[in-house]
Amino acid sequence: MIYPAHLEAIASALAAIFTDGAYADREIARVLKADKRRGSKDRAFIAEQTYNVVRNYRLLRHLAGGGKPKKREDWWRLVGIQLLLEGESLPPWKEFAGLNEKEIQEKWTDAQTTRALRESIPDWLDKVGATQLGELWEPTLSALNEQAPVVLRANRLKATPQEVQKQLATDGIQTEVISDDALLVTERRNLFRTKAFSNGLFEVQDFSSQQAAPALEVEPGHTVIDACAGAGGKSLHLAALMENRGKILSLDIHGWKLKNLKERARRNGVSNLETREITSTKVIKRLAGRADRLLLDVPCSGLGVLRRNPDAKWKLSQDFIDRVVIEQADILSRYSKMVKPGGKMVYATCSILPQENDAQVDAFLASETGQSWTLEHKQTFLPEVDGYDGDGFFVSRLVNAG
Ligand SMILES: C[S@@+](CC[C@H](N)C(=O)[O-])C[C@H]1O[C@@H](n2cnc3c(N)ncnc32)[C@H](O)[C@@H]1O
Repeated sequence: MIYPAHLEAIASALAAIFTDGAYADREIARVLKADKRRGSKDRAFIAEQTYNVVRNYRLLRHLAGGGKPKKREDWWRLVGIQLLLEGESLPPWKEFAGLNEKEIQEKWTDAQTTRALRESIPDWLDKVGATQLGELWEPTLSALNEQAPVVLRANRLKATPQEVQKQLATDGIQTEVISDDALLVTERRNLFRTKAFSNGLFEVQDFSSQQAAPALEVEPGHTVIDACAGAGGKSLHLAALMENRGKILSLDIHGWKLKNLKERARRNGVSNLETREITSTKVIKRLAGRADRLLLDVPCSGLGVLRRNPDAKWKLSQDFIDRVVIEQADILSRYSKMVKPGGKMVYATCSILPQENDAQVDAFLASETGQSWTLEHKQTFLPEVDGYDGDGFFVSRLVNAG
């Protein structure tokens, strides 16, 4: 059942995302918070339909006649078209008057022959993907338009995946254990309100992202630096792999993210982790030769996680990609000096572009700083290629001969 209040909430979120540049996840959280009386089904409908319109924005605009949505009614129409494409019948509301289902279906059929329109992506980005990924671009792009699965990582400091599964089941949340650490949520509910979450038994982390920490081959007792730690998804995983022994130093240029990490570390029962904000280049220089292991989970285009952040399609620019590529090369060159002779580093991104991945590693190895380094392992994860259902991700491990 569709209610006008749902459409009002979705239209308000869409206007903020596209007109004011708000982040989709935060905006959806805001509109859901504004009316707490809604049940879980209504909340899910609002969140899903907002994401669907963000994902299909270009296609929906084309089907609506092409103009840039400005008024409340324009957003309502886009949602209406999205619902029609999903096979829903529309209520006879004035906002939907004039939406001709047959005409829309015909236009949709025509649009199927143009990839960038069908997959709803800017032309420039479609070109970048096709140039860099060749024939893998099309299936990847199509998979990036799907809804992302929710995957959890059991916090091994506190629980096995089977124990997490059992606890979540008491809250009516069904999961499937899909690896030694990971669980797939098969029925969506609010995970953050569960006892298992507040007790630090699990973190929400995609299966691909769960491959970064193990790739670093940490051991209990190591000194490990997570240099782009953010809110620390991977620092927490490293702590679990190190059984809370040795030392993890989590760095980032944003202190507020590290604050968040500290809170998560407490919840996770992590006791071997320290955070430090990178306030100048000296912070890195002073750590020269200190680390047994270094994780560089660098800033990137985020093209591998478009399923989770579909608004990035409309916010990314060629200029941003060019700048982030320069930043990645700079981070590799300066931060790698923190690794001891004989130590290892993992360079990882949530991008699928070779320019940010293999090419960065190759350029580093060919550089003067890279002369003492060799590549031990690398892997690109592409969603839906060979049936893989994780996010797009890249992991490489390099060793420093010293
Ligand atoms: C891909 S995110 C890291 C995500 C995090 N590792 C996790 O697992 O949750 C990249 C992080 O790099 C940080 N960053 C950007 N430029 C940086 C720099 N020059 N040095 C260190 N961190 C940087 C960003 O603030 C961001 O938190």
